[in-house]
Amino acid sequence: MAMVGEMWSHLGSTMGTLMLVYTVFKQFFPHHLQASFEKYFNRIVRFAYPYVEITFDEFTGERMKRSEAYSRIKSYLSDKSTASAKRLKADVVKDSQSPVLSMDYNEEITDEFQGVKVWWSANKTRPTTQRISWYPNDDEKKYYRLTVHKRHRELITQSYISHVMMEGKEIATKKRQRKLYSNNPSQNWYGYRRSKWSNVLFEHPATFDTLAMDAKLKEEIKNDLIKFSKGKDYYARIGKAWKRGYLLYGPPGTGKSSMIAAMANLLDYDVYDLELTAVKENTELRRLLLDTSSKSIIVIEDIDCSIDLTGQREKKTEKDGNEDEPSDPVTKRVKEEEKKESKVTLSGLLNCIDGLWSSCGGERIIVFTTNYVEKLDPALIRRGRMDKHIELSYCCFDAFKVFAKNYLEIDSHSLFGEIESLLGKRI
Ligand SMILES: Nc1ncnc2c1ncn2[C@@H]1O[C@H](COP(=O)(O)OP(=O)(O)OP(=O)(O)O)[C@@H](O)[C@H]1O
Ligand SMILES: [Mg+2]
Repeated sequence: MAMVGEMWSHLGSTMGTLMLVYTVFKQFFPHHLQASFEKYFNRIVRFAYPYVEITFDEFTGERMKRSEAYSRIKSYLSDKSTASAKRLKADVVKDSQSPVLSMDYNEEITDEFQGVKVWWSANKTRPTTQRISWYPNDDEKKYYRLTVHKRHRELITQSYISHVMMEGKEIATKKRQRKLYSNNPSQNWYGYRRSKWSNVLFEHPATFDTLAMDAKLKEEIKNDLIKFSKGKDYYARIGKAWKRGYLLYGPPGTGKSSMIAAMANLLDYDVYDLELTAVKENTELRRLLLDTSSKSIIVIEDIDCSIDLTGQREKKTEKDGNEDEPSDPVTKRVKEEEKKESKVTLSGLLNCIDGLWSSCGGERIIVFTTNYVEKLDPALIRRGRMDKHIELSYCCFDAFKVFAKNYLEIDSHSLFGEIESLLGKRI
């Protein structure tokens, strides 16, 4: 490999001699003295080794959060790897365009910055426990390693890394493919799949143009969304997390889900469809939300049905359970498991939405949908938490005109006047 060859040519005979000495001593030195010998040997190697190594792990904070730096480096290196790495990984993309390539593990590539050569390698740690399995081990960690000569340490730490971060972000934005995520049950968070969210490409065609609703309200929502997406400085100034909550309510089939898709398409955001019934407890919910990316819409559909958010249903179940306690131990166990299903509480959800934890990561929109707004706890939907309450109701004349345009491709018709008077401005 180019990097290894070049490094050793720089090190010259010093390292060669040291290695020879080390091998000889390993063989002939008394076993009980080898540990202290190794300590000193490592010190000498460190002294003679003229390179600095910087590691970027995939996860930060006890595996709670995917590292932004890691993702940016991945994007930055994807272009460079295509040109120079020998082993590449391919991800298939939308409409069978050419796949996105990235450097495979244990592969190294060279980069140059202001005339200084650096080396990047993609690595995985070896599992600490040995086991026979088809699947990768849980404690495996992925990371990128940057190696550079120590005389360029300042240039690299002060300028090169910021350059990689900026370029990586730009490349990621350019190549970004929007995704629709759904949460995995927590037993899939570890082991082979090891992922809290599964995703598919988000290709919903709904836009605000195709959405049939009151024209004024539509304009107001669009402006509100755009203002939010440009509001980074504003939120920082007023000391609030960069988040906005929308509550969409109305009868079934009136366009709540379509509006979420239109919002995502307008802002170019990802969508995280959070199925609360699959979340067992508040800590899981927190972990899931921490693992979402910025520029995303987190959706909880039919929130009134998802979970007991008022605590009343839980009390009722307990009461029911006491009334006819099953005598059969198997049924009893199954019932107990069912009870354990989800312990997400209203306070847990509220805490994740706008408590301290919500400030981890900005630019997120949270949307709740419901058919029965009156069932929701007022604390959950108070303004400030759910900043905008939007009612989507049955067809008004503005909505009818959109449908006529979408389906019949007409802007006007002699019957429009009559239809308007029948529908009224808004039902
Ligand atoms: N206001 C609307 N504008 C455009 N299309 C709509 C509208 N309302 C409903 N539709 C159409 O009706 C179908 C159902 O709409 P959608 O799934 O968005 O309703 P919903 O309010 O989310 O329903 P539910 O409460 O059952 O989840 C969609 O395929 C959509 O195309
Ligand atoms: Mg819906």
